[in-house]
Amino acid sequence: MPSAFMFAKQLRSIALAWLACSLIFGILLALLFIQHRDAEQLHIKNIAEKVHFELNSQLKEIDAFLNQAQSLDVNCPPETIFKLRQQVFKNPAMSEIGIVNQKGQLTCNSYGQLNPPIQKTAPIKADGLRYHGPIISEYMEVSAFVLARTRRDGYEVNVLLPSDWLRHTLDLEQYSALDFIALVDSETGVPIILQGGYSLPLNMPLFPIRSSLYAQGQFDDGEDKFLYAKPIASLPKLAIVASSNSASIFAVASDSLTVLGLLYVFVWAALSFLHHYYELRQLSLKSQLKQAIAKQQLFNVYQPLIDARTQQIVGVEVLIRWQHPTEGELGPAYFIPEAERSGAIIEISIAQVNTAVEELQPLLAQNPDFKVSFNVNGQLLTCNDYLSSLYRAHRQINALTVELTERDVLSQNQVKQTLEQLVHQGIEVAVDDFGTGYSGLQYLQSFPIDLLKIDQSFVASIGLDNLQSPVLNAVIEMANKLDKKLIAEGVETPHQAAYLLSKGVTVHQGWCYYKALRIGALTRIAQSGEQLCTMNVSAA
Ligand SMILES: Nc1nc2c(ncn2[C@@H]2O[C@@H]3COP(=O)(O)O[C@H]4[C@@H](O)[C@H](n5cnc6c(=O)[nH]c(N)nc65)O[C@@H]4COP(=O)(O)O[C@H]3[C@H]2O)c(=O)[nH]1
Repeated sequence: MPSAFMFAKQLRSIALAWLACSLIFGILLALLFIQHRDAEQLHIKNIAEKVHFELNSQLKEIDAFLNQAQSLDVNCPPETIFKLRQQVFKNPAMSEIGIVNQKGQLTCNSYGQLNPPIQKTAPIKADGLRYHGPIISEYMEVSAFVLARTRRDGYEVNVLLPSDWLRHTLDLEQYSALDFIALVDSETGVPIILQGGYSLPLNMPLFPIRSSLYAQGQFDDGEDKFLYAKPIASLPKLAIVASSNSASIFAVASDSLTVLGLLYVFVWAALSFLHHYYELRQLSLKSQLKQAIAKQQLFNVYQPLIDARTQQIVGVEVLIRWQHPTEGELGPAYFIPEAERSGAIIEISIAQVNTAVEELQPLLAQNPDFKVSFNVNGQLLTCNDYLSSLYRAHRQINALTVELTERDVLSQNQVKQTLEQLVHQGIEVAVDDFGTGYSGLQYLQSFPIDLLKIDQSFVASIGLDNLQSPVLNAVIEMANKLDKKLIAEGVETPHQAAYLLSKGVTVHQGWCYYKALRIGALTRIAQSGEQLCTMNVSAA
């Protein structure tokens, strides 16, 4: 094979392996990013849920007190002041508790009765917990939020929550890895407590937030972000909003990316090594085969062809074996493909023909019509040296046959001419493994073919109910119509032998009779006339 062609072939297989490798890793990478994106989004959601849980439990406690405050004496007797103080003492979130009358006057708080009262806005006539703020508490002089409920009698009881306490409790600073996390007004989106740079999705109105929601896309700071928002269950007027930008997904994945990159290099190196190893193995088989030829480790075996009517050996198919120095006896499947690829098949086949002539001499002398069949292919039929060896052999072997498959028959135009020459010289042409090719059958009429060897698979179908069984009868019928001789290959049972004989196929080859034999065994058997495949023709 020319080296430029070999190089191009290698390059193509390397490119294909690289493409396959890249495709697999591309898919893995995409999966990794999807997994990281989902993990990152879950992470943001979990943080927001945690903050929500902490704030909600505090607010629930305050709301429980405000609900109980329905029964407080609003005239601010000492018992009321005591209860308010007790509550402030118990709950550090509450810095002050106040009672506002229907006119909006703060008349009483946890510090005592206010005289004169301080004017505030009149209580809203609405159910439920509400908040407003931040305000500056007149007593504490600190920024605070007001949580309030209006009682059935129109009085409002409220609690002051210092902004610092809220900030400290929520401790949003610990989530500085997020783009931002904020406690916001659910209606307006105005942040009340914020950690990070607050930004909102473009073209995606979020507010008012009524239930938990996700948003993804471009934000007003120009970044691509993911956002999760959830209103506080006990005070839906407030919501927790958390967000991270997509760059963090890459940051999270960088470790895995390194691992994946290393894996890619490793797999690629392994593929290259395997490729290299395969090439080396091919090379070594090639050089081993060269040595085998030089050291004459290749030898012929002969599988008898039997006339099933007389049980006589009427000829042989010549097959090849390799007596490998370490592997033992090897069949043709192990080395014939490589011999064909490297061109060594020509040298091997010429030696095979010469050896067969020499070894079969005694049998040919006893029976000049003894058939001898060689396997050939398109390559051999275009080689003059091989053809010359066949013509030389034909001087000793009257009934010489070449077997080639349908594929080889049709491989090159030149083959047809060569076959015509062979037939002209009196050499018989057989189609091997007949029936397994996919070409049409017209070539049987246009090519000089004398003999069809029915493939083993059809013989094996005898007596079985499978797709190939009807084909056998069709093949036999067609061969008779076209006036072609038939040999059945792979006859393994007396039943198959009897059936074939009943269909008029008289020449058999197969393990029911003999396996391929070394020359010594063949000569012995040919003389003793052993019968192995005992038939009962009526069984057919
Ligand atoms: N299961 C089963 N198998 C049976 C039976 N009877 C015969 N066989 C096997 O079937 C194959 C028949 O040879 P093929 O069809 O020409 O097929 C041959 C032929 O295409 C190729 N080959 C063998 N020797 C040579 C050679 O010297 N030169 C070339 N070019 N090819 C060869 O290798 C193929 C395989 O040869 P082998 O391994 O020797 O295998 C042989 C033979 O051992 C049977 O009853 N049952």
